[in-house]
Amino acid sequence: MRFESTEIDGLFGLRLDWHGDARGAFARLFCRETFAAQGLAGDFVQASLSVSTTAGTLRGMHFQRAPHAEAKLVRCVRGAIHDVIADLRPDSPTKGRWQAFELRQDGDLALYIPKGCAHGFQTLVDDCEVLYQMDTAYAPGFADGLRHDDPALGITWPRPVTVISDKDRSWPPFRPPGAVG
Ligand SMILES: Cc1cn([C@H]2C[C@H](O)[C@@H](COP(=O)(O)OP(=O)(O)O[C@H]3O[C@H](C)C(=O)[C@H](O)[C@H]3O)O2)c(=O)[nH]c1=O
Repeated sequence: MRFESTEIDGLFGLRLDWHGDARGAFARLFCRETFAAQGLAGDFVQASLSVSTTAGTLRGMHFQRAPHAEAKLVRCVRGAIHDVIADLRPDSPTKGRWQAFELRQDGDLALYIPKGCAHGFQTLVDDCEVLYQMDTAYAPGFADGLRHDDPALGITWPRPVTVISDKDRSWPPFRPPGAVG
């Protein structure tokens, strides 16, 4: 596996090295030594799966507030998603910026998302599954989010939203760190 920088500080693409043979292929998704060489602890304590049945489904934008902010390793293990990360960190050189990636089961890209960023995705096909590994346990009392179409971020999505939770439809307007008024 190889890390590659992105437009967001501390957000890395992780290119998997697939070893193919007559049966199919094999790739390592995590290695403590490789992560340490990149300066990342990778002390994952939970792993989760989300399954979305309909193309156009949108989940996000989510994050956990401090002190339960989480870093995540995200991989699309079935189907294909338009994955978006937004930098909410007040002290980040890329605060307020977002970047999108296409993650596909038949692709080699996973993402390491640092603490302090919001994450969301829209499915590009039916029947998608996403694998998450988090370095901080789920803390529902600290779960927070912002709307996928919040004008403060101006995130663009590839297609109309078909399915979205009431929770994700109802996040309050995003107030950038240090916003006045
Ligand atoms: C996140 C989470 C949820 N849940 C329960 C709570 C709900 O009863 C149910 C669905 O939760 P939620 O609607 O928050 O699921 P998603 O909208 O897929 O949330 C995820 O999607 C975005 C894109 C992310 O980046 C986060 O990993 C995560 O917030 O699972 C748990 O039991 N443990 C968990 O860690």
